[in-house]
Amino acid sequence: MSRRLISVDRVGIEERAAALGRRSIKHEAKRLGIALATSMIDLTTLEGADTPGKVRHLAAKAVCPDPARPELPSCAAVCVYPALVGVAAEALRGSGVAVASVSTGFPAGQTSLEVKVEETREAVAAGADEIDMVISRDAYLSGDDARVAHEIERVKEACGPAHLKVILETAELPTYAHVRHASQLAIDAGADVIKTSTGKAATGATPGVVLVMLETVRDHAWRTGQLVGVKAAGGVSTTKAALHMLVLVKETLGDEWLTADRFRIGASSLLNDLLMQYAKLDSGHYGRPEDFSKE
Ligand SMILES: O=C[C@H](O)COP(=O)(O)O
Repeated sequence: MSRRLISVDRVGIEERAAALGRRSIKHEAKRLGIALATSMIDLTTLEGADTPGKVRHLAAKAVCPDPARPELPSCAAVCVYPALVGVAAEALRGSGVAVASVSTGFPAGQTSLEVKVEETREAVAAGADEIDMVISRDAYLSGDDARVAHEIERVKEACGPAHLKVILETAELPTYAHVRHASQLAIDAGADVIKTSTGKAATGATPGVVLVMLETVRDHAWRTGQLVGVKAAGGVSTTKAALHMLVLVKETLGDEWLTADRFRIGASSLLNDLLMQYAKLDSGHYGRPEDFSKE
């Protein structure tokens, strides 16, 4: 099947994305940036060793990231495997923090469509407010866009009221032109949010990939008026990297995109660094890492 790709200037994208990361953000702007990034986190645990206890601990942390600093907002969501959705939903009930479940045979997506649909239905029935599905990279890489789109449409139906994030796993896409094309394919098939990565591949939310996805969402909004969110996930583990993401969003889509409804950061280990950097703004020195409980 032939596919028309819009070319993307790799050097131009990477230079612009890197330049936007060189801004120095200090004092009050840093304090605000850290609070904003905290509010956008999908606090994530996706390990075979995850237990109900770990998920409850994570949920408590997402609701109140640092009891010593109550001015810091809650995270946007807790993201878990489907089997732990019920535990997360119970722990987060009434908190305003959403429950996100990965689905569709995460992270590889190598199960049948019927299993993907059923897994999604079960996660929503157990209390998931948001579903993070992976695209079938085998279909995408063999040029079968129709199958990729059909799967997204079926999973979207199975979501019912839950929001659908579509993970492109950009590390497995050959070029930025494919990232742009797959982003548009996901949007056209019904994604509420397009997401970079599973966190399980060699690379995750690189600044270049995030910039290409933000530009796709921006151009789609200009063309159609439809607002689609972006989730940068995978490898975002430092305050510097998170603030870089926020600058990319601000410069590409404007201040109105700087909300958890439109931009998320999926991360398993970012929150502790944000809390340490936030504390340092008051004390002038870093706290001991052991003072910040592990996520
Ligand atoms: O969806 C979120 C990712 O799985 C988190 O990736 P990370 O462990 O690199 O932060």
